Amino acid sequence: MKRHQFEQHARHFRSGRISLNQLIDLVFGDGKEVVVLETLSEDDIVVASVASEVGIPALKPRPDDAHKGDFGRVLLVGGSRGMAGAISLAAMSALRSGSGLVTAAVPETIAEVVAGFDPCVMTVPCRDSDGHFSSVPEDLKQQLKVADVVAIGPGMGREVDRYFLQAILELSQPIVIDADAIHLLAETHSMIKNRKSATVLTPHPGEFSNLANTEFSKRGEMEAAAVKFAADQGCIIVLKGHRTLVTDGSREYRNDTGNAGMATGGSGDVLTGVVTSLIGQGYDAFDAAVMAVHIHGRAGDFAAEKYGQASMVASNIVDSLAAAFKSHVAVGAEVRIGF
Ligand SMILES: NC(=O)C1=CN([C@@H]2O[C@H](COP(=O)(O)OP(=O)(O)OC[C@H]3O[C@@H](n4cnc5c(N)ncnc54)[C@H](O)[C@@H]3O)[C@@H](O)[C@H]2O)[C@@H](O)CC1
Ligand SMILES: Nc1ncnc2c1ncn2[C@@H]1O[C@H](COP(=O)(O)OP(=O)(O)O)[C@@H](O)[C@H]1O
Repeated sequence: MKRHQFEQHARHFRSGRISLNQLIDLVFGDGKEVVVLETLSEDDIVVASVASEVGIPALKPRPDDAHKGDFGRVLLVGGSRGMAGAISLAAMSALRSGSGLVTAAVPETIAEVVAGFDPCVMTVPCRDSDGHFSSVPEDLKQQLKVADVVAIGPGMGREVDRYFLQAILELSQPIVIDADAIHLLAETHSMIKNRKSATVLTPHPGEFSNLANTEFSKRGEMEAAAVKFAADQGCIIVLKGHRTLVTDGSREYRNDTGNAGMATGGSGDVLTGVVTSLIGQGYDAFDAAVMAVHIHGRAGDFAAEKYGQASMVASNIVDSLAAAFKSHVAVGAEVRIGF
C-alpha cells in the first residue's frame, strides 16, 4: 500500500469515518480475524493482533552488510529428459524467495537447457542414463556436503537408482521430498523416521495416496492420514490442493490463499522452490512450510489477477512471488499501526 493511501485511511479512522476493523481490513486485506489488544492513544498507535491458530511469521530483515552466503546454499536435485521445466521452476522460485545461492543438480542431458532458463541458477550436470539420473556422481557428492538444504524430486521421473534417493535421506541437513521422489519413497519403503534433521514432504493427493498405500474417498480422511503419517514418521507433510494442509503431526495449518488457476502443470514445483529456500534461510521447517504455502498461494492470486485463472501458468506464479513477498504480513503476530 502506498504511503499516501495509508495516511488517508488513517485520517478517516481518526475522524471516525471508518472503524478500526475497517481500517485493518483496508491495510491487511479482508477476512482476517482481528483482536484489538490495546489502543495507545486516539491519534497515535493502535496495537492489534491478527488471530490464527497457527501463526505465519514475518520475513526476517536482510542485514545491510549481508552477503549471498548468509541466505543459504540451496541444492535442488531433479529433472529428466522431457521434464527440464520442473526443476528449473523450482530453482527460479528459490532465487525469488530470497536464497543467496541456488544450484540445480540435473542429468547432464538437460543441464544446458536448465542453465538457459535463468542465468542466476547454477547447475551440476550429473552422469545420466537415457536422460535420467543413474548413480550418485562425485561432483554431486561434493555439492551435497556443502548445501544447507536439499530438495529432491521435481521432474525427476521414477527411472532412478534407489540408492540415489537413499543418499539424500542419509544427509544430515534438512531435506524436502517432492513429486517423483515421493513415489520412490513409497516404492522403496525407505526410512525417514530416524533422520536427524527436518524432513518435509510435499505430496499432492495422488502422491499421498501412493505413500499411504490407500485410496481415500474423502479429503478429510486423507488429511487425518496425513496428520498420523507425520506423527508416526517425525516429518512435516504439506498435503497440497485447494486449502493445502501443513502438519507435523501435532499442529495443523490450512491455507486460505491460492485459486483454481494454480491447477496448472508446474505450480507444485514452484512451491518446492519456495519452501526449500525458506528452510535454507534458517526458518524453522514447519514455519517455512506454512509461510511457503501462504506466500505461494498469494503469488497465485496475484498471477490470477493479472492473467486470469484460465490463462495463468506456473511461470507467472514465479514472477508474482515478488509481489507476494513484498506484501507479506505476519499472521498471528502483534501488528502495530502507527500514524
Ligand atoms: N514442466 C514440467 O517439466 C513439469 C513437470 N512435472 C513433473 O511431472 C512429474 C509427474 O508429476 P504428476 O503430478 O503429473 O504425476 P503423478 O503420477 O505423480 O500424479 C498424477 C495423478 O495424481 C493425482 N492427483 C494429482 N493432483 C491431484 C489432486 N489435487 N486431487 C486428486 N488427485 C490428484 C491424479 O490422479 C493424477 O492423475 C513430476 O516429476 C513433476 O515434477 C509436472 O510438475 C508438470 C510440469
Ligand atoms: N484449486 C486450487 N486452489 C488452490 N491451490 C491450488 C488449486 N489447485 C492447485 N493448487 C496448488 O497448486 C499446486 C499444484 O501442485 P502439484 O499438484 O504438485 O502440481 P505440479 O506437479 O504440476 O507441479 C499446489 O501447491 C496446490 O495447492
